[in-house]
Amino acid sequence: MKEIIRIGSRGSQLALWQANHILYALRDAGYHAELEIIRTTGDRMQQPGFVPPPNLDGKGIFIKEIEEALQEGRIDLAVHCLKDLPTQLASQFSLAAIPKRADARDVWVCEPYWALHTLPEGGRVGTTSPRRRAQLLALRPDLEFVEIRGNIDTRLKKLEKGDADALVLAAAGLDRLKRAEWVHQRFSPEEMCPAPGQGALALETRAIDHPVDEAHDAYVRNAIAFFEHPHTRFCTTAERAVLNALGGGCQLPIGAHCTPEDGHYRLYAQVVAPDGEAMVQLSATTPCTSDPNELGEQIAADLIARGALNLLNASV
Ligand SMILES: NCc1[nH]cc(CCC(=O)O)c1CC(=O)O
Repeated sequence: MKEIIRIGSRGSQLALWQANHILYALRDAGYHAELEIIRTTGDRMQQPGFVPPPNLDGKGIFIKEIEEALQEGRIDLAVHCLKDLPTQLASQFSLAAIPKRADARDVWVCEPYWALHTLPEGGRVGTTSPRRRAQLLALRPDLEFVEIRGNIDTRLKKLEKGDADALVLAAAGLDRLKRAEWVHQRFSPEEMCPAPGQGALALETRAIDHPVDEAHDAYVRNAIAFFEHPHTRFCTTAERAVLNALGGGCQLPIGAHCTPEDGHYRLYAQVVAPDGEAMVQLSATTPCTSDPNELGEQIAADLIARGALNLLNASV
C-alpha cells in the first residue's frame, strides 16, 4: 500500500494555488498526495459582518486551525505563505522546507496612474498593512488610505468599482494567480521594503520529536526535502530574525529583504514611523558561510541603536 501525504491549506484562491503547486510537484515525483482545505480565524475575519472576539490575538490567525490539524494527525504537511507565519513556531512544529522564492517585491496596481508619483494628490490607496501605509507615507505624505480586504480578485474588483484609486500588493500573489497584467510598477526594496519572508512558501510539518507516527512522519519529511532552496532559507531566516528581534508580528511597519550576491548575502532592513515622517534603514553583507540569524540580529541591534524602537512604539 502506498503512503499518502495529506496537505492542509486555507481555501483562499492564492492558498489553493500554492498548495496545489506543492501537491502536483509531489505527484510528479511519484508520491501520493491529497489536499485538505481548512478554514482559519483569519478567513472568517475577512467575511463581511465578522465581529472579532475581545481576546483575539492578531498573530498567527491564518495558521491556528491548520496547526491543530497537523498536531492531531489529520494532515501531514501545511503549506503557508512564509510571511504569514509567526517568527517563532511552537516546539511541536518545524519549518521542514522553504522552496525557492518568487518575486519578493511589492507592486503598484492603479488604473490609469501607472506609477506612484503620477497618482493625483490625496489619492486613496487600498491597504490595511501598517508597513505599506507607513512606507507609502514616507514617499507620498499626501496619500489617504481605505480598507480593502478579501482575496486578490475581490480587491481588484473593489479597485475597478472605485472603492480605492490604487492597491499595493505582493508581486508573488499576482504572479501566481496570473494577474500580472494589473502590475504597473514593481517597487525596489529601497522604495518599499517587503515584509520578511514575502514571496516565499513555508512547508510546515510536525517536529521530529513530536511525531504522530514516526515512520510516516520521516517519510513525509524525506518526500518534501527536494523543495528546500538553501539561498531562500538563508535569506528568509535573516529577514525573520530582524522581525523577531524587533518584536515580531506582521502588524509592525518593518521591512527586511535579503538577497544573495556573488559569494555573500546582503540584508536591507527598514523601520518607518506610522506617519512616514521618520525612518531608519540599514544594510549589511555577510559571507555565505555565516549564520543568517546573527546577520538579522545584528541589523536589528543596529536599527535599535538608531532609534527603531521609538518608531515602533509610536505605532502601537
Ligand atoms: N497578508 C496576506 C498575504 N500573505 C502573503 C501574500 C502574498 C504572497 C507572498 O508574499 O508570498 C499576501 C497578500 C499580499 O500581501 O498582497
